[in-house]
Amino acid sequence: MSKKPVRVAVTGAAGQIGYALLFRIASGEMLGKDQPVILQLLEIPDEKAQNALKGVIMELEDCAFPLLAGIEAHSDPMTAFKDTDYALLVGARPRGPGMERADLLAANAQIFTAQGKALNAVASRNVKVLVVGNPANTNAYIAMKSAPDLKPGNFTAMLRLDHNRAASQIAAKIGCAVGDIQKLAVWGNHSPTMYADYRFATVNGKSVKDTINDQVWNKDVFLPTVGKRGAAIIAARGLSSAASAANAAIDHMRDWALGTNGQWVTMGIPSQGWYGIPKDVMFGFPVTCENGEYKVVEGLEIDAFSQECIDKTLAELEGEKDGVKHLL
Ligand SMILES: NC(=O)c1ccc[n+]([C@@H]2O[C@H](COP(=O)([O-])OP(=O)(O)OC[C@H]3O[C@@H](n4cnc5c(N)ncnc54)[C@H](O)[C@@H]3O)[C@@H](O)[C@H]2O)c1
Ligand SMILES: O=C(O)C[C@H](O)C(=O)O
Repeated sequence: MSKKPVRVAVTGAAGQIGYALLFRIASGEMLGKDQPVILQLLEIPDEKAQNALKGVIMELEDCAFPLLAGIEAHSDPMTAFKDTDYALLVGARPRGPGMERADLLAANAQIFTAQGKALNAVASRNVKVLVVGNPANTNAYIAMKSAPDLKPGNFTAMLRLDHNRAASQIAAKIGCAVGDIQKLAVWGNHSPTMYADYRFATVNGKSVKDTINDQVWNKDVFLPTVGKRGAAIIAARGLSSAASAANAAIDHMRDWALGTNGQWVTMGIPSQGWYGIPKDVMFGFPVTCENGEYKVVEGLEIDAFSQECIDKTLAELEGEKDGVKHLL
């Protein structure tokens, strides 16, 4: 018997990430090739954006995806999030050349108070929320705090693009396939302060750290390359990453919903005090997922260099949190 459709809300649906995301969700790449979906698409109440959304919907229809059980266009989060099981909050302003993601806080924060409140009012009580819009960690924190009747742990921020970027850089350095790398972690904020940590990673069962054996490369090449990759893409394309961001969103939601078979992935989640990170800080941690739940990989040793990196990214997040206190 075929499964009952689930409701997937996507905001910023006519934007560049939306365009790289919706067709993959509708084809079953996010929730499985046997899971029908109803797309609930939100765009701003502006004629141009709503027209663009209509065009995207026409294209979705023209794909004749067997798993696409319905498509709705919305301009109000209160209707877009009705009964939604999954919410991908993409809609927000992207940064341009010369900006840091934190510069977007003033422009984007209010979107996430309104959307958190709407999720609180009308979404499924088990809704799984992924915030992609930047600055993703703090926006996810704002949405979580604006939705007091939902489980805080169901609000997450996207660190998966950083995780995938780190895996790709390591694979290129070692000369192995990305799929051979396991047990990678990215701690903290989706910003240049993030700490991509390969001390526990393995390549075909061997230690990545021992194989690379180059702390100078780690500190002076690897970490800045991963941390500043978003800016490098903006400089090259004139636009921020879209297909790779959409791909990371698919990876994040798929792994959360369907499980990781014991493999580590990185998710931005509200801390429960793990590794000394204060409660509720939306922080990147290594997790495994099973039965629709994530579980932090605990008990990892944090050496002095790692602690310094973790403290730096935590301080940045605490600063962003302070900057939005008035909204909560
Ligand atoms: N976390 C990550 O790893 C990551 C990666 C890439 C991009 N991003 C961020 O994702 C966001 C979207 O990027 P993009 O390239 O798709 O931008 P874009 O400008 O192409 O599209 C954004 C869309 O969101 C819509 N929008 C704006 N406010 C909205 C609201 N309140 N409700 C619904 N829709 C709204 C806009 O009309 C637009 O169509 C940006 O903030 C960008 O910085 C995050
Ligand atoms: O860097 C940006 O502003 C976009 C995105 O967060 C990215 O990492 O590519």
